[in-house]
Amino acid sequence: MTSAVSVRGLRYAFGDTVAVDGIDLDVEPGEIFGLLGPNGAGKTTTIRSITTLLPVPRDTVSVFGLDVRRRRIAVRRLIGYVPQMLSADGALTGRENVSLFARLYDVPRRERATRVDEAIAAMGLTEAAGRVARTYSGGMIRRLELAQALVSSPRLLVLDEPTIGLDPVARAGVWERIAQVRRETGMTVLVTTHYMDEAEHSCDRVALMHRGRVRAVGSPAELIASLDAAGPASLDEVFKVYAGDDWDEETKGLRNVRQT
Ligand SMILES: Nc1ncnc2c1ncn2[C@@H]1O[C@H](COP(=O)(O)OP(=O)(O)OP(=O)(O)O)[C@@H](O)[C@H]1O
Repeated sequence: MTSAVSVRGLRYAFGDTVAVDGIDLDVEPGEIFGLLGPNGAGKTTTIRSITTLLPVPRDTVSVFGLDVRRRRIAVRRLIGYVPQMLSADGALTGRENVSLFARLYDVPRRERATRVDEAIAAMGLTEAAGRVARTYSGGMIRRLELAQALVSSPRLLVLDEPTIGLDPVARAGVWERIAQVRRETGMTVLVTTHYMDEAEHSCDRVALMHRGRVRAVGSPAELIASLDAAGPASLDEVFKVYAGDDWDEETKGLRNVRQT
């Protein structure tokens, strides 16, 4: 089966700063895959490479089998992307914001109204769709941005820190909607976050990034089991181990904690 995203030996530097230092990743079709790591780990740079926004060498990144360097436009057609910075226009209504994206993404005119309504409904914004976006809460704005990204019916939805700055109720609401869309459409979701608890509950598999490298990949349950902790552990503890001083860069293993 062709991977939804395949990354091989990706390295990316901004001048002397090596943001991504030779990573491999495979995201399977239909899964919610979390790219986790602290600030500066290289998550956004990885995401921007996958979404064709950074010039990466040929044969390092492909999306559904299409090389992102060679087939940039075709790859863009497969992707819905919600960047970290808020992007909804506060002076437009929710529906106008989503319609704008439908036109930008070239959704055929006769399908536009239906697709806009469906995307708005999928994000639970039908009642608020006629209000200008500046009256929305932070969680509603995030869901509006998701609706904007969904209106083109992407095969891969890429979300950079979708819950950052939201209160716990709004965060749960965003994850619920993401899970529902995946359930109903089988869409692949690639998401970055540094909230370990959210990833533990919402992602099928995660990659733990630290200083430009991927230190571990697996389901949250597998990674937690690999800790061999005496009591109940969490993904947060897994990350502290993999990103902490117990990591031995030479052996690519842990010094003090047994790995399975
Ligand atoms: N445009 C840029 N110019 C120079 N350095 C950059 C640029 N973008 C990122 N970097 C550097 O590359 C490294 C990785 O950054 P990146 O944004 O990919 O990390 P991140 O894991 O997404 O962090 P955050 O959670 O803060 O977004 C950091 O050291 C960052 O300062």
